Amino acid sequence: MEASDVLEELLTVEVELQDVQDQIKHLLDRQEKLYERQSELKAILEACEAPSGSTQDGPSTSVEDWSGSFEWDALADDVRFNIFGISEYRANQREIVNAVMSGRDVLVIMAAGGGKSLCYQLPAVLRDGVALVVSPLLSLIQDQVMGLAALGIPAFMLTSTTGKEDEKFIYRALEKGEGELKILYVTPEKISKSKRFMSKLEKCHHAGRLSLIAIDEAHCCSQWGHDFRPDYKNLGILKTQFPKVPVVALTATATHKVQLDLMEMLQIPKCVKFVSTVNRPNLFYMVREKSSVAKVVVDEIAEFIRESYPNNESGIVYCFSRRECEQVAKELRDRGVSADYYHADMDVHAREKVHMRWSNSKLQVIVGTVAFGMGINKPDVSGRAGRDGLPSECLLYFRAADGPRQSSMVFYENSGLQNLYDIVRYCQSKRQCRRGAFFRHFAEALQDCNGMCDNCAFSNEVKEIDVSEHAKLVVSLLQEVRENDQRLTMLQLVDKMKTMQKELGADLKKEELEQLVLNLILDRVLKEEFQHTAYSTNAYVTVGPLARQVLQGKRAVKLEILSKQKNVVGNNKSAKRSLTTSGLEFKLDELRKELSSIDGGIFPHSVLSTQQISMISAKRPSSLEELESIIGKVKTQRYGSKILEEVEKYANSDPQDINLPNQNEGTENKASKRQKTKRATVIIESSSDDEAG
Ligand SMILES: Nc1ncnc2c1ncn2[C@@H]1O[C@H](COP(=O)(O)OP(=O)(O)OP(=O)(O)O)[C@@H](O)[C@H]1O
Ligand SMILES: [Mg+2]
Repeated sequence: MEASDVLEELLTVEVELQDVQDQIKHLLDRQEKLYERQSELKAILEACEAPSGSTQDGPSTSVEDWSGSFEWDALADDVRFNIFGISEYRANQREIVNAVMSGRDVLVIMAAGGGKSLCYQLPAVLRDGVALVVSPLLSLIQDQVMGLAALGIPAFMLTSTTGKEDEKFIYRALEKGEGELKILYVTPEKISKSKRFMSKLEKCHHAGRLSLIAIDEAHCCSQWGHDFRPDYKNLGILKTQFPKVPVVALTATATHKVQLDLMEMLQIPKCVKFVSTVNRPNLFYMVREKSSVAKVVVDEIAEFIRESYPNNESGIVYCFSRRECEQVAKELRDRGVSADYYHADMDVHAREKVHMRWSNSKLQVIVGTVAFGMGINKPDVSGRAGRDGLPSECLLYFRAADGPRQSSMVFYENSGLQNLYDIVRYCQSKRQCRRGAFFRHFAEALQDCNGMCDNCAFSNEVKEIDVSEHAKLVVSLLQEVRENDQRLTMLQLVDKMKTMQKELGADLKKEELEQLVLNLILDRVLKEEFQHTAYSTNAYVTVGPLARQVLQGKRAVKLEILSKQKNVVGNNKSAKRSLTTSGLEFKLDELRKELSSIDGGIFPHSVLSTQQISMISAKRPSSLEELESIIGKVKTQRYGSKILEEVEKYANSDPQDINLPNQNEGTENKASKRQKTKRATVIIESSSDDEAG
């Protein structure tokens, strides 16, 4: 054998070895994913076999029945209805209240707007003493405390904004049991940083007056969650210090891994776990392709808001960066939409002002970063849309070039890239049910979408084109770049491809090339690499573990291109409809705004919820007793006579006289229809280059 032959064979062997190693790595990754999925599926199976509220961990496997009767039933019903004004429990609420009342630690996983607050607020009112609630955000705490105050429940908060007088009152209440204090909200820093507070709490506990501890947004404990907060990590101390006080941890989003993690962090291994579905059937999900021209995007958003929400219905536009929030808010205003921005750079008062104007429906749209939303209770939208259970729309604007901007922000987080690539797949998909992606992510059994996403509501005509040759070109270009010790960002790569693809004779548009590169990253043919500079982190694209398969022609690469979108026959759930309100509902809406501004500027929805307005207008009560059977004692005492007056005035009026914002819809008997037609919206529009938060 000649040396040159040996060398040649050696090279081939090395290339093949590299290939095998890549495949092994791929298989190991796959194995790890399958293990993870296996454990998730086992957990689901367990949950399917045991009724909800079973003990999930620890030696005892006896199934407890939390829906039976308990000694506090009558009192609980009375407080729920007459103080909270809630006529029926939603799924799992009753069981959770019973478990907390029985003194158990409880973990509650319930979708946004599902009604987690009642699960600790009701036991807090029922049990003797003070309930401690830990919540991550000031705006959220303010919202909750105001809502409770409107119900006449003595709730206070101890945060950086609490004045000296209030602080004194709270400390006296904790230490000596003086004054009326039922629910105390604190931020997690109070627990981890304020020795003074902890010593007062200790005294409160010692006197037997600490009734329960609620940890809201509990996923913040876990590094695997999407919103880890370091101060939440220390909350385990609460269980160590007060082992007999029931802890109730609540969150809307927790994968199985996050659940296990937060049970460990909070030291509640034997908690009773209640998992409700992540499905929010009233939300309609859509993804739209985002133009590369910023002005066009804002034009589209403004048009969407004006057309779909002509009656000033509330909404949120989420943006990626703070600077962008300000820009988009301004540009929306220029286009006649009442909008303002909200982000973490603003001082507390400015933020509170915007939040209040929006909550009082004086402002239609908040343009915010993710700093806005979590848990804020504006029933018709907030946090995520449609908390009142009425139809709402969630629209996401996406273009492939957004990928690297996002990835350079999240790559250092646990599962950051994996989660990002999942959502990118969600955006890229032109045929798969959008809901299905949520069920898969949270390892939940699939449920019917009922045509409530764009891909289910419209039949997309998708053209599939073979771009294997383009893919080969991308891979060999990147190999060459790597051999020369250089790097390319996605945009640079796409620019180069634009000229190089001419030799293939098949011209892809810039957006299509971006989509191709992103797909190749998702499919591990390419991968992203990150490099820090003094000012930022840059994302580069380089060859990934499966690149060779593409080069060798073992892997065909296809690109899906949307050619036409049409309504599925017979399914027009998503068709444009406008708000319909019966005349009386409109009048009652006006009344609640008026009453709320008289009543110390509380929120209109704290006076009457939209659901209560619908019920009043359907039932037309004519006496205080009748009204009380709809909205409970407290609200009837406070506002009953005014409400009855309005109902009576309306009954005696000529329907023509009532001036509705939406003239052609302003007829009677729409109360029930309204349930189906009222919508609010959340729009997500991401791009730009500075950081979020
Ligand atoms: N049983 C019920 N019947 C009618 N309305 C309810 C019921 N329970 C709660 N609500 C209302 O639903 C809305 C959302 O409740 P809540 O703020 O507790 O949601 P959440 O589960 O904490 O959501 P998030 O995860 O966004 O914080 C509130 O307006 C609340 O008054
Ligand atoms: Mg909440």
